[in-house]
Amino acid sequence: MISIIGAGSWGSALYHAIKQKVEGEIVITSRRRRNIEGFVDIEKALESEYIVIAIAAQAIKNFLKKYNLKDKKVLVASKGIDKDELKFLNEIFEEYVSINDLAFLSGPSFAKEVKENKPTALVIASKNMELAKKFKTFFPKFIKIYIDDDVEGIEVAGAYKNVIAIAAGICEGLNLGANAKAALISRGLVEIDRFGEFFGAKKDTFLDVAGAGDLFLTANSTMSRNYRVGINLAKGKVLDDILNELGEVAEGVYTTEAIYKLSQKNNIYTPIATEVYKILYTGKKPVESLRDLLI
Ligand SMILES: NC(=O)C1=CN([C@@H]2O[C@H](COP(=O)(O)OP(=O)(O)OC[C@H]3O[C@@H](n4cnc5c(N)ncnc54)[C@H](OP(=O)(O)O)[C@@H]3O)[C@@H](O)[C@H]2O)C=CC1
Ligand SMILES: O=C(CO)COP(=O)(O)O
Repeated sequence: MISIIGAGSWGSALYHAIKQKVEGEIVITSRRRRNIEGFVDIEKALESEYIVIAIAAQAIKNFLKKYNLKDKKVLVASKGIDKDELKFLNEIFEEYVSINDLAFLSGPSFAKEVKENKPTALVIASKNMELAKKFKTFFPKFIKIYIDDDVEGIEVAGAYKNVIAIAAGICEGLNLGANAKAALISRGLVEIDRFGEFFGAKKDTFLDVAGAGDLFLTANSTMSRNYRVGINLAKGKVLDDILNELGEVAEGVYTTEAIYKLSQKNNIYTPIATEVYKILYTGKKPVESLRDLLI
């Protein structure tokens, strides 16, 4: 049995994908009961040897405190950095699960397109190559899986691109043009690389699907929730209203705070994340931030 934990957009898309490939029982669970195929309660889900985590990043620490995943093989599909602990998700998981039992899924993948079986490329990173290869077997043909050992790089890439997507959405919402957006996205990639290097990530990771790939996807499409947050901020909407209307998680909002604090603490130059932080948390006007970044 394989269990997906988190029955939101991404968890249900992963259920849809894995169900097509794996013959045994696949189940899905969530905090709130949902009337969907394969839904079971959390206790039943925790009977599986293989667990896929697709819940909001900020909820993961409390989830791990409450439920015992020790001795499970865990694939983490969430993207974010814990804003209170200032820890990457691999660091949080390593406190509860053996490093050899952990793998991380990332890459350009809108849930909607995965649910339509559209071609998608993803990366599974783990310090245990055998485990990464095992998780790779769960995925159907339309999802091409690359195996990697750069867990730190995958974590930074998946989390940081959401922050740059908010900035790119602001650029779009302010109608600053395609030139400006290309500048933001490419300088965003440089910023992600600089931040990642500090935490031991490999440069190559940021040039590949989980880095540039996910950044180009998310920072240039209204299918992205983070990009839409940016568009709405540019229109002058209040953050709480934007998030309520969205009804789904926009991880970049919380990851921005984590990156801002980590870069202050470690003296890392992160100009785009810093401006997004000022817009989200100090009330700086988006138009002033974009002017400070672009001119
Ligand atoms: N959607 C996408 O295209 C992709 C999303 N991701 C990542 O996957 C993760 C989940 O995103 P997604 O499914 O899209 O978001 P949704 O908003 O659709 O779902 C959020 C999920 O997190 C759970 N959750 C939220 N808060 C808590 C909490 N306090 N305690 C326990 N569970 C909680 C929700 O549970 P409940 O349903 O019970 O409320 C739900 O299962 C995010 O990190 C996102 O970045 C990664 C790749 C693609
Ligand atoms: O991570 C994603 C695509 O790879 C989803 O992006 P959003 O959370 O911005 O919708």
